[in-house]
Amino acid sequence: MTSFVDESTGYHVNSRLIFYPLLLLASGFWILYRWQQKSHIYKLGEKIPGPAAVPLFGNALIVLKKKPHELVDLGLNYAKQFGNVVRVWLGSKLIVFLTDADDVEVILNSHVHIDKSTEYRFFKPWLGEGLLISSGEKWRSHRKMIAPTFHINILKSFVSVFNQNSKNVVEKMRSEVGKTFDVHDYMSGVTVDILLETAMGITRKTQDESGFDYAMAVMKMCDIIHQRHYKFWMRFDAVFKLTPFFKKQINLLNIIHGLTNKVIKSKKQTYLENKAKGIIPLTIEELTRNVESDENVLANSAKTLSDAVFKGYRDDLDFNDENDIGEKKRLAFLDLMIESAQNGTNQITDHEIKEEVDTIMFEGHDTTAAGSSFTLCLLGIHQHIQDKVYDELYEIFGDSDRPATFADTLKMKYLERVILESLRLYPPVPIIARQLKRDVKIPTKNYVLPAGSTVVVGTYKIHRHEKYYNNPDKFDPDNFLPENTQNRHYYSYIPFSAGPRSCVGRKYALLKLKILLSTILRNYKSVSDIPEEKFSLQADIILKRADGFRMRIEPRKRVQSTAA
Ligand code: HEM
Repeated sequence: MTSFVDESTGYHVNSRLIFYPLLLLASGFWILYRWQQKSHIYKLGEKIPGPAAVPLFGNALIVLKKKPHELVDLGLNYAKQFGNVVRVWLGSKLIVFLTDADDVEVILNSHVHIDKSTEYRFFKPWLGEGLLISSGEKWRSHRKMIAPTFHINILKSFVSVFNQNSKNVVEKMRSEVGKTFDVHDYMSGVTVDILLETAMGITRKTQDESGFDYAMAVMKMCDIIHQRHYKFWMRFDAVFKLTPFFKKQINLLNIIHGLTNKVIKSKKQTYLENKAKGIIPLTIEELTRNVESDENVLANSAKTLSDAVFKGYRDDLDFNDENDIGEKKRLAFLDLMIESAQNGTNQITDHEIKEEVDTIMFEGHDTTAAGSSFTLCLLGIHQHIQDKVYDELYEIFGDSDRPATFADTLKMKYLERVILESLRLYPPVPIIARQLKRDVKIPTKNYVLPAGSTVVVGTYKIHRHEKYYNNPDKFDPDNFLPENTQNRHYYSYIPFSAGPRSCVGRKYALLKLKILLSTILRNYKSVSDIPEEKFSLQADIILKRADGFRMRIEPRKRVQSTAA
């Protein structure tokens, strides 16, 4: 070995001091690489097509270089290049993307592959072990307890809350008439207000400063979690803790958890005081019991369109019970959980109740805010479709200003098709990820996806697959005419996921969207000058427009649009 002179310092450097550590490092990498190649996950993963990977880093370097909105295009290009099953290596982590409904059914319909991928851990400080991220027995027992609280009977008691808040947002939006504005801000605000009331029982009347602070904190927390998903360096806890976002997160969580804890404490106290006086609220079983009535028969015969679309999901959301429990008996999800914990029907601690209420606040917020914003922008572009929606609303309401009833929502068939189609083209949850605990064989080429890999269901791509939809990129509500849905693969339309881990809030979301959107559209015409091709989509946990949901509104004259 020789020595050389470092020109910058003038020192003699012994090359052995550099050579041997480098040799050691390279040998270490080589051994690690060979060991990786011999692993079960590597052998099975490499049988699946995907972009060329470099040793140790896999494809991480390609992903790192991309901006959030470029990731959507990258994923779509891979699907085009490699087909419906694509593998990507992030270091030694195997990720398999699925975009064929047959393969997706194997994963989503399973009671085994229900564990969420590690990316969901960012929610943990906020949602703890709530329904969205928990697994195993905890998830199973909580799901069994929470699914009935979304029973249609209970949802019907929320109709007036949806109406009142929709009316409020119409008033707030009045200041935007004639201007270009981001409608998502309004949709986000009204969604949090509705959730505060339906999840926690906090009404505008009872809401003080803490309600407003809570709403702001929920919105800001969503933003921090989004940033952690698309800013790669923020994924590492150690790095995240060094950023100002960490401190902000602590403050926001203090506000959020502070209010949830406070409300749970006071509701529990009220429950116990009432119990001592002999006042016992109705149980979930009593609220959801099916009483055969004339209205029931009528409602069953006029089931919503989406009931047919989702009937192949095999999940635990009921379809048949249509008994109206009445406005006065309205109870928020939190009241129902406290009641079932207190009467011994369910074993759930106050801490777990808090986690579930926080989960509902998160899941119910950004998803519906994005869904309603996309729908309004799409209607702003496709005016002839908006005219048809308005004509249907005019048929139902004429020129009256009355609030919508549950029966009205059953008649909003075209609006429902518009909502379903918006969720097809722009699914608020564009991908779903699962961590496999066991090897699983999928129909496409009998590939075996190895235990330990992450499976990503590409909802966005499946919804735009030419195998399932003619002219898949065209906004066409007729895709949801009964004759067009009846022979389509159930797993080719999964905005709410499907199977045992499907969205527990699906019926709530569709009912709320119908009342909110119908109220806005009865008052305003939405107008958008930005065509769909110019939407800049952001690959995020919730699909959004990176360019903002910009549109305009014009006051409506209450006359049929075709007659206008
Ligand atoms: C348009 C609106 C909505 C869409 C598109 C949507 C979509 C989804 C999807 C795709 C999942 C599965 C996520 C995954 O597996 O990673 C999910 C789960 C969930 N959603 Fe929704 N959601 C919506 C509205 C709501 C609302 C309004 C609520 C509550 C009020 C809600 C509560 C939940 C909960 C608690 C879960 C977890 C279920 C479980 O793991 O058992 N969602 N949602």
